[in-house]
Amino acid sequence: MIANSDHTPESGAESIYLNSKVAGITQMLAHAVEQTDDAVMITRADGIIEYVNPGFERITGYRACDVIGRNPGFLRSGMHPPIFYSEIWRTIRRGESFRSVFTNRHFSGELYFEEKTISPIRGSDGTISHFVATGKDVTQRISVERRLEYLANYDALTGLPNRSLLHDRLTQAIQRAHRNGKAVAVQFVDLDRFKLINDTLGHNIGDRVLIEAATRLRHCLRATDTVARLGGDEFVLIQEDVDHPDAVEQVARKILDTFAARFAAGTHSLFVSASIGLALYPDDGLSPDELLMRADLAMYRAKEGGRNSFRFFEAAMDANAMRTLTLGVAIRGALENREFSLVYQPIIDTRTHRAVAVEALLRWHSPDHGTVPPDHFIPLLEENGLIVPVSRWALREALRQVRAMQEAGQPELRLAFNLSSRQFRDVGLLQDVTAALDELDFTPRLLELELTESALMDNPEASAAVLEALRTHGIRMAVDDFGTGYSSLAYLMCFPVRTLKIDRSFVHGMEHSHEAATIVRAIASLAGSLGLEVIGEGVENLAQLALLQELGCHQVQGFLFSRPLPAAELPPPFNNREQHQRK
Ligand SMILES: Nc1nc2c(ncn2[C@@H]2O[C@@H]3COP(=O)(O)O[C@H]4[C@@H](O)[C@H](n5cnc6c(=O)[nH]c(N)nc65)O[C@@H]4COP(=O)(O)O[C@H]3[C@H]2O)c(=O)[nH]1
Repeated sequence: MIANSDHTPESGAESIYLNSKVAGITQMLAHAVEQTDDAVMITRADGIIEYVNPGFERITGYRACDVIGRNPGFLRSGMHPPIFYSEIWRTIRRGESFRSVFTNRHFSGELYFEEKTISPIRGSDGTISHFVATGKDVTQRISVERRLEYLANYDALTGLPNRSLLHDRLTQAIQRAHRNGKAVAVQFVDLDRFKLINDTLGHNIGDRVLIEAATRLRHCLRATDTVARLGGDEFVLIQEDVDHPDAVEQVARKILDTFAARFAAGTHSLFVSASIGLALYPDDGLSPDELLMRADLAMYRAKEGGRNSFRFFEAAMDANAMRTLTLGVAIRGALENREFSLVYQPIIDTRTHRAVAVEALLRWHSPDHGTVPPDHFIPLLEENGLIVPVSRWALREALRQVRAMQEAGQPELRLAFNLSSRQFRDVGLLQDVTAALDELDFTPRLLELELTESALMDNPEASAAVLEALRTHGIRMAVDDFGTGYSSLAYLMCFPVRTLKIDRSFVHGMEHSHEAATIVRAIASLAGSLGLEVIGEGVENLAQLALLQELGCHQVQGFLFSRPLPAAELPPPFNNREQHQRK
């Protein structure tokens, strides 16, 4: 403590003692200021620099002799608005300290961040005579903070805003639209078959495609609009100031067009299309979550509709999604609760009038939702992965029941069993199937696994390998719904397939459409020359049956002969066409 000499009269010796003590403390303070790592700058009340310490020289790059007598304005970076500096002056002239992180310019020209406190110094008369500024270089800390902030808001791969920033931007866009009475469009963009690119060409190529996609999307919008990446191959565009849905449609078309050009990724040149779902504020939703969910739903419908297209959200999509959601929950316990069962539909050879096979078809009887059609619940099982255990159960059940039919007098009866694409990709498939055949003592050549064209074509090389492994075990393979996918017959020759099932849309179309009949004829004759068997699906009347026979298709299946029925209800011995037609 420095003693106050004004109030306490001291003796001469005491005064000398005190003076030398004060001198010592002053010297110590001077050393402290000189040696501290922090920058210290003392200015006069008018801002002119009177003193800077070595810490200041180190942090700013300026030498003391170059700055003393100057205004500290040379440190200004231009990054703070003028109001920032007027606020400093207002505060310190009031006699208070001002604290902030300053973005300053180093002597070298580079920017640095300084955490600085500026405090007034009062003279003995109480008026402000000087200001002292003490500061720390916090450039490293601020850079890390800024990087973290960037990462929290931007996608590291594409540099686009991420989900969290998208949410903020959409909230702001909605507020602005609410004020000015305009609409905001949310475009949910998902790349088609991106997973295939990643899986077959690797993540490096996948990443390049995403970066290129991000660049193309950015060019489809005005600079003020937002393009964000939600993750994976999902992007969202926010289009503001929308007067009419036409303007949204225009952007959606622009996106599809911009994706029409090939993507160059390393040595690969790829076609990548996109599916887009559109939702508008305020018509389709009032909150960001609602709009995103609905645009996402619309995007799914665009994908289902054949990809490379866009769809606007419609209210009916919500109802469907709601049902899918509740079904998705209900189906989780369905296997344990024994809610699945199998029905069988005979496949008849029109030349012998005998059933050569039965196709097993899965049924779900939900206590809450009634009987749910397979077209609705199979995709749910695929999505949640339950298709594998459910199918494992179904295959055993079907083998057991068909084995019983064989023993009851039809020893050569085949079982046709549907495989979903997810199961087809399951590494345990071969092991599962062969184990089930062994367990139930079922002749492998009497099992025919049915796969859709698209499941085969999703990954042709892997498909060929799996099919070959199944074939070496004697198991037959059939291509289901043939004609609806994009494979050519010639391509199918690469696969060890025994049977083609002509999709029922052709069988139904044949009667009235010359084109459908021509396609069926071509399939039947080409299949014949390749040694494949052909089955006509969905035969409902005698005219269709007659046409199929005329076109050379001799195996048929359809309501004309029998609807799919539980094993116990199949007409014994269902080996005679007349019998079925009487039913
Ligand atoms: N309009 C009409 N339809 C006929 C006629 N004859 C048969 N159908 C129906 O056509 C579908 C034939 O099965 P799919 O093409 O393999 O198509 C099946 C198959 O892809 C899938 N599915 C059914 N069971 C299973 C299964 O156990 N596993 C897998 N992965 N998929 C299954 O669900 C699809 C639909 O099955 P379902 O609803 O049982 O529908 C069956 C059958 O009931 C007819 O004359 N007219």
